[in-house]
Amino acid sequence: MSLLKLEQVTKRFGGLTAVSDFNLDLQEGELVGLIGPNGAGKTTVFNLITNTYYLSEGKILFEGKDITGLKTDRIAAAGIVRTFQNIRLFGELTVLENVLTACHLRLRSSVFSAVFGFPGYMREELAMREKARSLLKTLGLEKYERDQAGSLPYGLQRKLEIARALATQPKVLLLDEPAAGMNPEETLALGALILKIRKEFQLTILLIEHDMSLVMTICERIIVLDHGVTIAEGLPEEIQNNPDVITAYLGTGDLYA
Ligand SMILES: Nc1ncnc2c1ncn2[C@@H]1O[C@H](COP(=O)(O)OP(=O)(O)OP(=O)(O)O)[C@@H](O)[C@H]1O
Repeated sequence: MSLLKLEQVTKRFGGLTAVSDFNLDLQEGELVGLIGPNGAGKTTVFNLITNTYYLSEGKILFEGKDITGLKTDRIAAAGIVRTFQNIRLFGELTVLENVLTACHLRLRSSVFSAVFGFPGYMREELAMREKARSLLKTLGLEKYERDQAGSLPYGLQRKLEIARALATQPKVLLLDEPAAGMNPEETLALGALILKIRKEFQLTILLIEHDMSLVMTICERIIVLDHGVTIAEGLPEEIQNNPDVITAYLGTGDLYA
């Protein structure tokens, strides 16, 4: 089933066309890679899906419904959640508190019940703590629960970002360079983790990543952008040998740089 569909999406910033006539049909359960040299338009695609940027042209459908122009928080509540290239955690809060703040997006009880400590709210709070702890465990972060998020090494902060995204119970997870700053060993482990969470949480994933070994290993399908234009789309082995892709990357370095 088609879960997320982008139809002829274009984004212009003044005279610059950052994304041009972009199409995507993300099937339920897929893990698709979005790659391309620096400035190709990858993050802009995420910003368009989440309506951080409004579209210049085109249409976005989620579960068959037109979500073009829907407010960012409503898109998240509908089930499309992202992580950021530049980590966005509450550095002063603990690891557990960071996940709890994300869980609140799903909390049903009202502010009124929260203030007066009604039983329904207390129950939800307790269940939420349990859920947050279980998420930390899934991501191997349970022993850092009380640590300040900002004090964690970079690789663990990236995992915490993923935990926060999962806390909102997404259907589609948009991962923006989750391996940035990780060493090869951590990147390998991250690949296994992405596959594990996809299965466990029945996710559909769109992955922006510069680490080609990670992309080629875990993605079923890859889309390549260059200067905002889709220059190739296909299986990892097709992309690896595609002359247009190799040329696009040659301008900025080797595909596996
Ligand atoms: N808010 C903005 N205002 C003006 N130009 C922008 C804005 N956001 C992005 N751009 C431009 O759009 C183009 C695509 O940027 P984008 O960040 O989407 O690329 P990217 O493929 O994610 O690059 P990278 O791999 O370096 O993160 C770039 O030329 C960038 O400078």
